Amino acid sequence: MANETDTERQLLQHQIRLTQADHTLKALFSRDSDRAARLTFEAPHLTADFSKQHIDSSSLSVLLRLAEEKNLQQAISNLFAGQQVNNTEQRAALHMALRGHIPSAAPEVAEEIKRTQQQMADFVNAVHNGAWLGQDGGAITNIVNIGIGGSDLGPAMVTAALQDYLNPGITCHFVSNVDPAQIDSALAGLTPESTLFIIVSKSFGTLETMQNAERAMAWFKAHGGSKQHISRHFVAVTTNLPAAVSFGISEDNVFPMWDWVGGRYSLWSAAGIAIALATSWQTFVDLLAGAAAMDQHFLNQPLEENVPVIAGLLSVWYRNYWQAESQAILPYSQPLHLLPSHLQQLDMESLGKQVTRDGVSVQQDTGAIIWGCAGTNGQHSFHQLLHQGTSLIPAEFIAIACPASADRWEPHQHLLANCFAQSRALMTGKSTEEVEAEMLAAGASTEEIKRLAAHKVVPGNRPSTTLLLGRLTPQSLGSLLAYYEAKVFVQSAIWQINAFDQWGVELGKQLSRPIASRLLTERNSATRATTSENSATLDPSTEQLISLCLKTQDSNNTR
Ligand SMILES: O=P(O)(O)OC[C@H]1O[C@](O)(CO)[C@@H](O)[C@@H]1O
Repeated sequence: MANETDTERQLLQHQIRLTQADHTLKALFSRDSDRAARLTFEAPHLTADFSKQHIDSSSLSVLLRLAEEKNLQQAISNLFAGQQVNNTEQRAALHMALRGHIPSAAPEVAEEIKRTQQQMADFVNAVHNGAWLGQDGGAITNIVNIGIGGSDLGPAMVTAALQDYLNPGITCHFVSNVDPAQIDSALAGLTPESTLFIIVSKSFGTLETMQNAERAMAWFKAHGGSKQHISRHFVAVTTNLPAAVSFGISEDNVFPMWDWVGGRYSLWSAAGIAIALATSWQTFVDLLAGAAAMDQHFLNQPLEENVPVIAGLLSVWYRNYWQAESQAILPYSQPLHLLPSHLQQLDMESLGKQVTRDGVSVQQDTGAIIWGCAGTNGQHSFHQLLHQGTSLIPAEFIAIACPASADRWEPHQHLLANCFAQSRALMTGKSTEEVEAEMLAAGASTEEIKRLAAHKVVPGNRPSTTLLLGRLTPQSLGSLLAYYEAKVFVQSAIWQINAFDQWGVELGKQLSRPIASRLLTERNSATRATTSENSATLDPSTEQLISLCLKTQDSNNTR
């Protein structure tokens, strides 16, 4: 690292020390009987066990010194005070205001939030109690949420996670992909009279969402939905009221969003209305309350006991000092199976940056690749690489202590056992001696031991955090999600990057336009030849792909 500070140099040396034989995770545990308790911290609704991480008694203090050098505490205060932390777009990031923390720099948002939440509550209650009915006077039974990125991932993930809180009269579908296969299969079996579409788009200009909204509207009309009843079946969530109205949504059916809520932080706003419709208004309120409790912890807890701060610093520790390129998120909870996808956007769109807030090249690596899936499924696929692959991949396990109901107790114990066994296996591994002794005891021949022992050795000493929630409730889920938002912010503050913009996604959108226009306009070989002559801007590979697709479509009669 160029121009490193004393603290950064110390961290480099410290890392070298921790890679030595007497500093393995097993060795650290054997020397410190109090390690598990000492490195376990409480936050609202969750307990974080960092004891299986590559840290010793001095690591946290050096990491906290780094936090001090990078003014982390000040960055947190600025965020909560409502300062323009999103400097490239000249905006504050006020998603915490939606859960009750009104920033001193923007007291006016309190009133807007109150008004919008009242509008949301009235609407959700009306749909649930039958005051809002479909065109034939029957109840709304199906909700189709059309949105992408933050206008889909968060609401879809929370709705799946709160499966024990669902309103039995309503089924919620989420449509995001511009591939019509998704919306067509969501609409199969639905009827316009009982279906409500929510078009969620902060910009109301996102290609995928606009395409799907138009397809939904066409489906509605083609299947007996009447024009004068569109207002009972289409609502929107957006900052762009004129665009929603010109699409055909009644002004009264538009829920506001604001520039100060980033897409990936928007499930707490009206963008999350599908969550409340799928469950209840109270459930949504409880989700906000859980997040608010974590916000207070993040804002007020001293850094050395602050769970998202420690977690964020550990992510920096692995990314910059252990060269870990990725981090696995492993929820041992089927309802949380969409959490890794939500966190991919939250973390990678926020931290995938190559310049600092001032536009200068960063001096160290930034965001890691986030991936994972619900346990125990991952154990039967990619955990092999976690255990015996050649990369160091810090893992974050999420366990829920209590099953949703007593009749799930026995399988739930197996779920927990597998979760705890995985973090233990990653840490302890299995040495050559242990493998040989085990094989011998099982009656293996010397030749067999010689042939197989090396394959069975598991190196161990691989780090993980375990987050333990008492129950999966709206409150604990809210707290967990706010923990991840805060953890991302901590990393952005250390790397001095902007966690709230996403300029990198624009190029792909820009480049797809001329390609789409070619694919849409070259309807026959004759026009194709003419347009191709004017297509000097495309590279030969793209050119070839376009022409191969069009030819294949011609020969398959799919144009
Ligand atoms: O809500 P919108 O404006 O349709 O944007 C959807 C998503 O697109 C992105 O801008 C990225 O393309 C995300 O940040 C956002 O969540």
